Amino acid sequence: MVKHAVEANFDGLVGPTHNYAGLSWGNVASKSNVSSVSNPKEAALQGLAKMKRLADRGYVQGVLPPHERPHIPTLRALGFEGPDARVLEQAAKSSPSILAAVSSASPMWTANAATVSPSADTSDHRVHFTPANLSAKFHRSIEHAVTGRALKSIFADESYFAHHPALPSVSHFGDEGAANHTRLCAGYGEPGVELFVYGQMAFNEQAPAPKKYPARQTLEASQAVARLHGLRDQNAVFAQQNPDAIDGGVFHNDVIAVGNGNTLFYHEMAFLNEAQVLADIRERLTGAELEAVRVSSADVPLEDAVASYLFNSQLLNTPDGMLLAVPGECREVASVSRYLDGLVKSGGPITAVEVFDVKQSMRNGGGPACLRLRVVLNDDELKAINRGVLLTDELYERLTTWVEAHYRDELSQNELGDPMLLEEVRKALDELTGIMGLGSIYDFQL
Ligand SMILES: NCCC[C@H](NC(=O)CCC(=O)O)C(=O)O
Repeated sequence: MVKHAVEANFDGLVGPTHNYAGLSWGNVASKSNVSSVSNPKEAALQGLAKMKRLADRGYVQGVLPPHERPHIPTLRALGFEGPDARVLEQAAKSSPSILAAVSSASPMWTANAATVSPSADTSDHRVHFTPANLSAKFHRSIEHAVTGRALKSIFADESYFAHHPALPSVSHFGDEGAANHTRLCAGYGEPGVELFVYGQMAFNEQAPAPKKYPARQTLEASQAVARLHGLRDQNAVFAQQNPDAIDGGVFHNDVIAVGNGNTLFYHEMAFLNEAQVLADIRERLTGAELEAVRVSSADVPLEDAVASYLFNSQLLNTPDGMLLAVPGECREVASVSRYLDGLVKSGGPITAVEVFDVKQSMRNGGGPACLRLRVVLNDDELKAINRGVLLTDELYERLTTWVEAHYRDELSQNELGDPMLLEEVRKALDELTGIMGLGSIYDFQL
C-alpha cells in the first residue's frame, strides 16, 4: 500500500569556524578563495534565511547541527599532547595545514552527510542511513562519527529507521553520500529509482577515470550502500560520472545534475553513458514517465555550470510544477541567466526559479543543494523523529539569536589556533544541543 510521504530537507547549520582554507583540490571555488577572510556569522545567517524561506512555503525543513571544530581528539590522535590550549598552540606552530583541516566547518554541506534510502525502496521497509566516509579529503573524513550520532539522535526509533556505520575509510570505498545520489519516483511514497553516480571503479585500473582531479566516489562504495540499504535491482541504477566533467571541476554529481520526482535536470556532460543511464532509469521507473531536462554545452558551457552552480539547486514540488531554488551566482553568469529565463517559459516540468543568497558557502564550493540532506518520510516516520530539529518560527528565532550571540563576523587562518575560539565554539554547541534537544553528541560532551 502506498503511504503519503514528504521530502524533508535537513540543512547543515554553518559552524562558528567557517573559513576559507583551500582544502579541496578539485573544487575550484575552495582553491580560488583560499586565505580570504570569512564571515561565519553571515554564513550561518544566510543558511538560516534559506531554511526559513522554504519552511515558510510549507516545505518540511530540518536542521542538522555543526560539529565541534577545531577537533581536538583528532589532533591528539596525531600526537599533539597536553591541555587543549597547548594542543592547539603546537598544531598552529608546527602544522598549520593540519589545524586548518580539523577546523573546517565542512559538516555544513549535509548533502555529503549520508546516503538515505526511503522506506518505500528498502527490503525491510525502514528508512536507511549510511553516513558518508568522505575518505577523499582528510578534513571531511573526520565527519562521519558525529554525523552518525546526530542522525541516530534525530531518527531514533528503530522500528522506522536503520543506521549503518560509514563504509571502510579507504579510497576503494570512497563515499560522498547524497551528493552522488538522487531519487526518481512517481510520488515520494511510491517505490523509486535511486540513481548512484560514481567517479571511478576501484578494482578495475583499466576503466575510465579522470586524469587531473580525483574521483571521490567509487562504484564499489555505491554498490555497498545499495546492498546495505536492501535495494533491489529495480530500485537502483549505477552510473559513471563523465571523467571530463570531474576534470572540469565537477567534484560531485550534484554540481552537474539534480533530480526530483520524475524529473532529472542535468548537463549533457554529466554522465559517461547518457543514453544508457536514461534507459536504465526508464526501465525501472513505475507510475510515471521520466522527464529528462537536458542542458547542452551550447546553451551553458561546462565552466559556466561550475562557476554558477546552476545544477546545485534544489528542485522542489509546488502545486503547479517544480521550483528550482538557485544560488545568486546563477544570475551573474550571462549564459545561465539566459538559460533560466528560457527554462520557465519552455513548458517543461520546471515552472519557477528563485534565487537564494548563500555566498559564504558558495565561496567554498557549496550551493543550496550541498547544504541540504533530503529525507523522504511517510506520515508515521515524520511523527517518529525528534521534532526539536524541525524549523518552526520559534526555532528560527532561537537559532538566529544564538548565532548573533556566539559567532564572529570575521575569521582568518591565523586565528584558528586561538584557544578562545575553541572555548566559544564549545560553549555555543553545548547550548545548541539543548536548544535542539539532541542530548550529548559531541566528544567534549561525552
Ligand atoms: N558539497 C559541497 C562540498 C564542498 C566542500 N568544500 C570544502 O570542503 C572546502 C573547505 C575549504 O577549502 O576550506 C568539499 O569540497 O567537499
